[in-house]
Amino acid sequence: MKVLKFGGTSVGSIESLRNVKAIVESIDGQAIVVVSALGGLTDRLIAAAKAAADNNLSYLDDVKSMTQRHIDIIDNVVDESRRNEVKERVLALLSDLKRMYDGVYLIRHLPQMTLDIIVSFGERMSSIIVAAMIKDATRHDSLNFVKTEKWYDKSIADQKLTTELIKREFFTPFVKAIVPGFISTDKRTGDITNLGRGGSDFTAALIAAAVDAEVLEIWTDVDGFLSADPRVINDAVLVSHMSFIESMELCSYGAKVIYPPTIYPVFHKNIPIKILNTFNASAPGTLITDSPLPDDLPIKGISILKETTLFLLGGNLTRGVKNSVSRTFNALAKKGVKVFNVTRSDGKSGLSFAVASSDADTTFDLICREFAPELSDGIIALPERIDNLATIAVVGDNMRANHRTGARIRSTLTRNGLAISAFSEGASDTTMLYMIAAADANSALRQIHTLLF
Ligand SMILES: Nc1ncnc2c1ncn2[C@@H]1O[C@H](COP(=O)(O)OP(=O)(O)O)[C@@H](O)[C@H]1O
Ligand SMILES: N[C@@H](CC(=O)OP(=O)(O)O)C(=O)O
Repeated sequence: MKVLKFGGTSVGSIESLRNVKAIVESIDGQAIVVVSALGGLTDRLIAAAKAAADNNLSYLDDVKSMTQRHIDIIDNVVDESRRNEVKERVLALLSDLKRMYDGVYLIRHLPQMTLDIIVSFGERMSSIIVAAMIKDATRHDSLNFVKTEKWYDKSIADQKLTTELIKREFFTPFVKAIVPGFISTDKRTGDITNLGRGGSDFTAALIAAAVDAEVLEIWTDVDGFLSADPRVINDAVLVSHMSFIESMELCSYGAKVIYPPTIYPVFHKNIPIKILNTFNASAPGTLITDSPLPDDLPIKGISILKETTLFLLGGNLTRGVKNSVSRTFNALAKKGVKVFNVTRSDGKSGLSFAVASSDADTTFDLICREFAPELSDGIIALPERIDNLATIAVVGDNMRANHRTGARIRSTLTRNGLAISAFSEGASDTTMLYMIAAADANSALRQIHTLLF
């Protein structure tokens, strides 16, 4: 059985929804179809919630235009015989949504729990429409079987429980099962939660792994995984095949093709992933599997993690403080801060590592708290941080065999006047990293892409 996921761009318009219908109805027999909210809707739901919390009545116009968009779509894609029933269900949800916004407006406060409910409306509505549009389809509500648990201040999937519940849900016969992506409920409280922005891919992967799908198909608006972000590189090339590890690295370092946690569950079950284009369904797309193919490209792609911060903790720490490395990383791990591009020396920079800029303030505070005694005794100085960096990742299996590539990349960047703040070559066999000023990131990406593709 196939599991298919259609992203927001695929369910965002009348034309794209007609393509979705044709693709799903052309499948012989059973399939599970995970859908995102209509393209751009999740951003809109969040922006309107923030406006309401800021005591701005513009959220009322947002609700009006969201309503109009859904009604237009229903009028054009749902068969007349079901149109009124579907409209009623979607309008009932939109009326609940408006009441939530009214509440936020009145109390001028937007708790996370309320925002989580608000963003869930996108997938709840789109899945109702898609289920009504497709022949022999039934809607299966992921709020009942995708469960999360608390991990520090985040909600993360409880994969074991979710797998059991998915197996139970899809044990009873169905033909085409339509599932809202992204949304979930807390396993303890039952409160609505979600799997994080872009999380519909993850919903689909959890289902694919639980039902032992033959393939996980991610349907989007490009012909497959490209050598770089096509919005920056207009001659990016299609990569017909890559490994799970390569795709994981590219996505973890910013390629917005698959939500990074998606790959683990299917990787462990060795279920292939295909990236396909809803607007060009006959194109072969990108196949992601375990092992390399003979005509694979040596380098699969280049991605950018914008907004990264480099920390330099100084040689006094590594030279003079016992267990400084484990204390640093334990302190960060306890708050779920992920680090990358780590180096350690007894020289001036001591321990250096990068984090996403959204974690930079937390990182600074945690380090200061962890080493408060040493800081107050003057044994070490405050951590140095370099903000406004971007991290460029160049990815391909067997990267170590490609050792000349790194030298060529660095010489291209420096020849063109771009300073590299930190880099890593050879530490990973899959990925080389270059940290440079965020303002130079797109230019660096273009230069590296021209060099390698
Ligand atoms: N290396 C890449 N290959 C293909 N697409 C990429 C890459 N990097 C970034 N993208 C962008 O990712 C977009 C698809 O992601 P997204 O907009 O989240 O789609 P969806 O709505 O299907 O979830 C593409 O339209 C493309 O602009
Ligand atoms: N709608 C959610 C979940 C999602 O996965 O969307 P998309 O498939 O359009 O990236 C979001 O915007 O984050």
